[in-house]
Amino acid sequence: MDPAGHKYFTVIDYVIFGLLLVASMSIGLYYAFTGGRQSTTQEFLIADRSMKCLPLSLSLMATFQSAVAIIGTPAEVYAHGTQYWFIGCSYVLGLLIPAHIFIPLFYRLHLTSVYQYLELRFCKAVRICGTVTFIFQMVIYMGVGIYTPALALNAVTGFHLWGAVLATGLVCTLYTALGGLKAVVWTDVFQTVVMFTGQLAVIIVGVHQAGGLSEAWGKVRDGGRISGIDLNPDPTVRHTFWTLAVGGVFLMLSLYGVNQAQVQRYLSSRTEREAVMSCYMVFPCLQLALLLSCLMGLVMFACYGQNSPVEQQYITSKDQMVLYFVMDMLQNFPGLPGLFVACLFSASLSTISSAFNSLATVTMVDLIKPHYSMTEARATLLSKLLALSYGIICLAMAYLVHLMNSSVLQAALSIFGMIGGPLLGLFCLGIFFPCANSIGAVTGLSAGLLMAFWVGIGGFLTRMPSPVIPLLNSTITVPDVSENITAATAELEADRSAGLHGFYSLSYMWYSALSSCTVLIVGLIISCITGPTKGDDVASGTVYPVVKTAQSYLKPSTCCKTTAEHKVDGQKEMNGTVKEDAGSQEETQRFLPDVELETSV
Ligand SMILES: O=C(O)CCCC[C@@H]1SC[C@@H]2NC(=O)N[C@@H]21
Ligand code: NA
Repeated sequence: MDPAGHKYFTVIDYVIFGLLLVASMSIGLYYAFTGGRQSTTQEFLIADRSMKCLPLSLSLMATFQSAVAIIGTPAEVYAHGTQYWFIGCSYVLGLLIPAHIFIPLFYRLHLTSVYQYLELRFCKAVRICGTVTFIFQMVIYMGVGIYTPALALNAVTGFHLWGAVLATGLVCTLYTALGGLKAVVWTDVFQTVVMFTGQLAVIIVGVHQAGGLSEAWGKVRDGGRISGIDLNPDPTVRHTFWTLAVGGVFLMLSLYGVNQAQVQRYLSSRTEREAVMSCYMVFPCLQLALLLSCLMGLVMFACYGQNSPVEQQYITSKDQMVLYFVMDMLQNFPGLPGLFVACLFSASLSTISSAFNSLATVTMVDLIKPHYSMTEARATLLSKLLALSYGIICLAMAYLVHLMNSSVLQAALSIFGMIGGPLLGLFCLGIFFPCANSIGAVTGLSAGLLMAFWVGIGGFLTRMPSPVIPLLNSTITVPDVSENITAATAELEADRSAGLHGFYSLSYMWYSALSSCTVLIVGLIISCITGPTKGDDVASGTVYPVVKTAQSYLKPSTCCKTTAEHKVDGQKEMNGTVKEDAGSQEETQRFLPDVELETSV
C-alpha cells in the first residue's frame, strides 16, 4: 500500500475487467442480430413474452442487487453487526404477496407497462402521475448505481473515476439499446454468476487470511458483531427486527410487486405459472446474495477488527472499505482484484441495464404511444433512442450523487422508501379498495410523496453530522472541530426524541410503510368525500378477486339471501367470470388500444 493508500491493478486485473465488459457487450449484440433482431416493440420491450422462469429469477434478483448491496451491505455489517441480516425475513411475504396477488392480476390484464393498470382502474391522469413518479425514482436510483462502483474503485485503485463511469454507462447503454429485454435478462444471468463468484472468492481468501474459520468466528463473536434479534419497538432506532422484517416487507412489495423493472419480467414470461415460479425462485437467490454480502462484512471485521482503515485514515468513507479490503487481501493473488471489480461492475451493469430498459418501456408505452401513432419500425427505433438518452441522463445523475455523499446503501433504500412507497400505496389503493376513485388516487399519491420527502429530507438535514475525518495525510489536526461536533451531537441526541425531531429520526426502513399507508388513508378519505366508485363501475379484473367476492357478500341486499340463493349466485358469478374475462379483454382493448391482446383461442 503506497502512502496515498492506493493500490494498483496488475495487467491481468485489467484483462479480467475488460473481459467482463466484452462478454456483456457480446451477449447484447447477439440478441440484437438474432431472433427477430429486435424489430418489434413486443420483442424489444417484453421479449415476445417468451422468457422461462430460471433466467427470469436470476434477472429479477440482479435488477435490485447492484454495487450498492455489494459495497454497502458488508460496510453495514462491519460497522453495526448482523442486525441488517434480518431483512431476509421480509423476503417471505415480500415475494409471496407479489406471486399471488400482483402477478396474477397484472398478467391477466395482458399489460406491457404496469402503469396501464392505473388507466384501466382509474384514469389517464393517474397513469401519467404513476409513470412520471417511476421515472423520477429510477433515474435517481441509476445515478447511485453507476456512481457507487466508480467511487469505490477510484478511492482504492486510483482507477479514473469518470473513466469508469463512462465505460460502464456506454457498454450498458449500448447492449440495452441494441438487444432489448432479452439481452438485459441474459446479461443479468451472466453478471449474477460473476457477482457470486467474485464475492465467494474474496470471502474464502479473507477467512484464510484471518487465520481460518474458527479463528475468524472467534474474532467476530468477541467483537460483538453477531447481533441477536433486537425487538425494540422504537421506530427511530435505525435497524431492529421490526424495521427490517416488517418495514422491509413494504420495501420488497414496492420493488417486487409494482416496480416496472420487475413487473416487465413477470409479463415477459411464457405463462402466468412461469411468472409465479420465477418469483418463488428469486427467494433462494436473494437469500444467497444477502448471505454473501453479510459474510463479507464479518470477514472484513475478522481481518481488521476495530482498527478499520477508516480510522487509519487510508480511506475517507466506510463505503470504500470493501474495495480497500479486497486490494489489501488479494494483492498477492493476481487476477482476483480484477475478478472482484468485475463482480462489482456486473452488479452495477445488471441494475442499470434493467433500469434503462424499464424506463424506455414506460416512456414509450405510457407517454408516447397513446398520443402519437407511428409505424412499428419507428416505434422500435424510438425505444432504442430512449434507452440511449436515459444512459446520458444517468451519467448526469451520477455527478449529482457525487455531491450528496451519504452512505450509498441508506441512500438507495431511502429513495425506494420515499418514491417506491407512495407508488406501492397507489397500486394497493386500486387493487384492494374498489371504492377508491381517481381524485383520491392522485391526491393520495401526492400526499404520500409529500410525507415521504418531508420525513426523508427532514431526517437527512437533522441527522447528526458525521465526525469530519481528517483528509488523507493531512498535517493539520482538527481537535476543536471534533469537540464542537461531539457537543452538537450530544445536544441533538438529547432533544432528538422531542416532537418533530422524533418524526425526523424515524428509521429510513419505515419510509416505505409510512408513505404507502399515507397514500391509502388520504386516498380513501378523498374518495369517500368526492363520491366513492360503485363496485360494478370498476373495470373487471382490476380489483383483487377476494375483495370483490367479500364486497358482494357485504352488500345489504345479499346479506338476507338464503345460503341456497348464495350458491346459485356463486355459480352465476363463476360463469359470469368466464364471460367477464372475455369482457375484460374487450374492455382493455377499448380502454387501451395500445395494449397487445393475445387473441383468445
Ligand atoms: O443493491 C441495491 O441496488 C439496493 C440495495 C438493495 C435493495 C433491496 S434490499 C432488499 C432487497 N434485497 C436485495 O438484494 N435488493 C433489494
Ligand atoms: Na444488479
